[in-house]
Amino acid sequence: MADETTEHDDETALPVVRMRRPRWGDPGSPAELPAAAAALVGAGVGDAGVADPDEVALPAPAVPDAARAALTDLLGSGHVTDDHRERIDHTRGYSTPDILALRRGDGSDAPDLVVTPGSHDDVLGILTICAEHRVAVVPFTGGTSVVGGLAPQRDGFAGVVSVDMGRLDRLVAVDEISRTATLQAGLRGVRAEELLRAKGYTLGHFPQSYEGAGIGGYAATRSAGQSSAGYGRFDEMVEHIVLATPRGTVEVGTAPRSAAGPDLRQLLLGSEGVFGIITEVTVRIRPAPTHRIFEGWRFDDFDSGAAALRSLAQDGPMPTVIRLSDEVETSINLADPGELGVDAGGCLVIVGYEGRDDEVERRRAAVTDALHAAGGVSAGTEPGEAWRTGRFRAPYLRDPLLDAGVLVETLETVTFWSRLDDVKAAVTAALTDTLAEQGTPPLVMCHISHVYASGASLYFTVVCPQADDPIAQWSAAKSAANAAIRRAGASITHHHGVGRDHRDGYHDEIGDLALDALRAVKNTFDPDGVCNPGVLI
Ligand SMILES: Cc1cc2nc3c(=O)[nH]c(=O)nc-3n(C[C@H](O)[C@H](O)[C@H](O)COP(=O)(O)OP(=O)(O)OC[C@H]3O[C@@H](n4cnc5c(N)ncnc54)[C@H](O)[C@@H]3O)c2cc1C
Repeated sequence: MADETTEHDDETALPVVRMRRPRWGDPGSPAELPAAAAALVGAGVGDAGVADPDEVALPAPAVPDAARAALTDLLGSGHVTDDHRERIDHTRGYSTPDILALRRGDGSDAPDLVVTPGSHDDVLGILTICAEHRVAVVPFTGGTSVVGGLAPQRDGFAGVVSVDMGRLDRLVAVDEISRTATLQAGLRGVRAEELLRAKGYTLGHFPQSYEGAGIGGYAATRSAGQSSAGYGRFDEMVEHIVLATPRGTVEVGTAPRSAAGPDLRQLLLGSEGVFGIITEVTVRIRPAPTHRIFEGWRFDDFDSGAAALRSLAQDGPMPTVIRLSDEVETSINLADPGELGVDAGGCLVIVGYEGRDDEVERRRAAVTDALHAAGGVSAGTEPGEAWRTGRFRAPYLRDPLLDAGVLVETLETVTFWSRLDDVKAAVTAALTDTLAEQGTPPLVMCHISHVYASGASLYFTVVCPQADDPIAQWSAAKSAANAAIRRAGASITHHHGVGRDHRDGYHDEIGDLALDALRAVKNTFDPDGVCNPGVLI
């Protein structure tokens, strides 16, 4: 069934919601555990209590009076707060350990103040004041970090200020001739898409955290959206960046490509707030799709499915979305949370096409031929449409699973095609062994959702009963997985970023000399070291 896109059936047309920690998503639309999922995971195994966020004890706000007064002078009293709920809602991110910590009442990483700048100059002023008073600065766009990127090191600092970019939420300009848009960094992803669609364009960036994350966060973490096959990763879309640092403004990206020295955009993309705060980016945009269709394909096993994806990535043509679930993930049927556990056999591939009517059908016909030739069997549009319409609801399931005493967390990596099997096996074994040793044997699922000519990402979802201390339980499994990733020669992250959680793995990956170079850059932009200390480097 071909699907002409309309506002009604477009799952990307979501309202901007204010998430309330520790729960994910629209507070007005919480998820219940589907019966199929409850049966599958043996829900009811525990009754993990949740601390009332309003009752979580927070450390007394520590920012020096002079710094607070200067911030208030700069921004106005309405934009500088130590309100309890604001501090809670800016505490850490949305990894499972982050959520578990808050659920058990640990507010130790809460910022002392939350400030909301209204302009690039405000951001410069905040950085100057914080550098002068040695206050750590944590940039905050959507707050969906899953790698500890919002929990800076406190030691050695007079306090921690969370800089919420939410007021910087304008579509500044659209250049229809160059097909670019200039967006302020605080724009949430859903709002950016709404503003662009009103002008007939799309950004085409739909991470699974789309309901929460925003432009500054995408750029600062090198995010990858589910349509990366068609639209590219976010870092591939960025043409121009404006960065506020404690020493002034840096602007990079004079033209789409240039031979004027190293491409400094690449230095700022993925910098995770340690060089300063991104206030504006100019990105490539595409005409909004007029036609789209999502469908499922079955392959006998993961290897034959991966070979099919590789052949498309290397020789084309490419759909807009392509993902392959392994046998375990396919048997659990994550593509359709309402039908979890309905075993379909083999490995499921989801392919999606978006674009102009004629162009979509042409690409679809060519991909269909290629998938048939690679041994795939069409499963029709039903699995594809189920995945498409349910894709942003899937993260809502984590809260009821945690409520039911189930531990659920994800991790990801990327490697070359020739190493993919070894990396997948090594990470699966590390997770399985570590959790089984703790008496909580897991279900480890894996999928490929981002492909390149030379390699692909691997995304793991782990589900098991919670132990008495689920944070320590997961920490052991995650350390083992990180070590396995590095031993197998893969990257510590494909798109979640480094934060604090992947810092050691990242250092191992780039080596001491490259790390020194990054530190030298930080020292140039941020000589007092106040920008997101402890993150990345
Ligand atoms: C359920 C779920 C699903 C996810 N799915 C995906 C996915 O599909 N693809 C993907 O790539 N990621 C995914 N993530 C991870 C996360 O959403 C991404 O890293 C996202 O890019 C973060 O954006 P944000 O606006 O929430 O950033 P934040 O969490 O606010 O910040 C992330 C990091 O960047 C820094 N930062 C934020 N804003 C700025 C700025 N303006 N200037 C400088 N530094 C800044 C922060 O200090 C922090 O270190 C997922 C997370 C969750 C919880």
